[in-house]
Amino acid sequence: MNPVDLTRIPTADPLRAYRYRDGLYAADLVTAALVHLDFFTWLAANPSSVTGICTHFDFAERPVDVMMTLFVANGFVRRNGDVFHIADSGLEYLVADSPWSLAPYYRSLKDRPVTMDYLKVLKTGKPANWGAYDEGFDWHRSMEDESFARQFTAAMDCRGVLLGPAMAKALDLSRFSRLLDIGGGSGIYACSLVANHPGLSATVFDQASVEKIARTRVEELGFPDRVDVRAGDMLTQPLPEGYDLHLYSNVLHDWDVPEVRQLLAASFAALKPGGMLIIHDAIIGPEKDGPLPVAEYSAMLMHSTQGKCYSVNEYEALLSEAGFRGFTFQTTAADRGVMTAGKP
Ligand SMILES: C[S@@+](CC[C@H](N)C(=O)[O-])C[C@H]1O[C@@H](n2cnc3c(N)ncnc32)[C@H](O)[C@@H]1O
Repeated sequence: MNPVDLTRIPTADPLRAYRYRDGLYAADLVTAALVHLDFFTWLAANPSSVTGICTHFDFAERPVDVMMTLFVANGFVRRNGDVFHIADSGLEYLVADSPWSLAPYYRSLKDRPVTMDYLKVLKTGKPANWGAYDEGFDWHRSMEDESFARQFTAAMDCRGVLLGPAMAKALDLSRFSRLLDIGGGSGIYACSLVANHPGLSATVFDQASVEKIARTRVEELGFPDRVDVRAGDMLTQPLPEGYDLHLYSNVLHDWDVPEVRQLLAASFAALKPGGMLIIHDAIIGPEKDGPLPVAEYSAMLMHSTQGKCYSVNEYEALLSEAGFRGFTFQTTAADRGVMTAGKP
């Protein structure tokens, strides 16, 4: 990997390059709904809530929630309270009996593998490849394998070289001294934070398959004296104590609500009083109507993990429930943002 100065932000706009990658699966979700389900024709006649949609199609809640956020963000559908109604562009371009319907145009794409996956994910609520161990592992099982972990961690690391410093520069951490970076991957975010905040040292906490990869990368980045690496399982072991700062960067979005609840409760228990929790992620706005690039990325996470991009309000509710108080949110770079919450 390349040497890099984590106090520097590149000068060119990253959005086009990041958005192709993050939004890659969204068109497959639209195709699945439009061509395989004739969903928009049904919704035009049956304005419905997430629960109503799940009942009618026998779908699971998490993927339907992600799908509807994507359709609202695109302006195909509008949300009125809990109920979704077809909007003008949905009515004119996506409903079967409209003279401008594009369903036949999308039909030639209907057998794309990811389009077909979405039909399964909507039904089961499980990520694609869940349980299909003869064809390939789901993402969490795959991460236990060291060579997959190496490849995946390198992918997370390269986007973090921009996102980590952007997050670090957005935060005032002068009150804090010890950071636990939970599910910290290569350590790029822990290193970015210590590079920009001289009073901070950090521990990268991740599963055993990632430990060696993180140690090598932390050395390469030049922070072995201020960032150590510790292997452990955040879901089956208590989190290590003695830290006044916790970071979940792109971690909670991999999990469904019960695991997010569990992780936030574990953080609340382990953080020092007066400590702070940081969530760095792609975060949906409070009205769940965008930003569109985040709704598109959420479609990818819904396909491949047990999670999604949560909204600011969903995070605030979960953080409150765990005992956290005093929330902040700000955008950082490339459609990402950072939330903080205090432990009283
Ligand atoms: C999407 S990656 C994010 C990595 C890094 N924080 C980032 O922002 O790029 C999720 C990380 O969570 C780690 N992880 C998943 N399950 C875990 C567990 N049970 N205990 C500890 N780490 C876990 C993975 O190994 C992976 O490094």
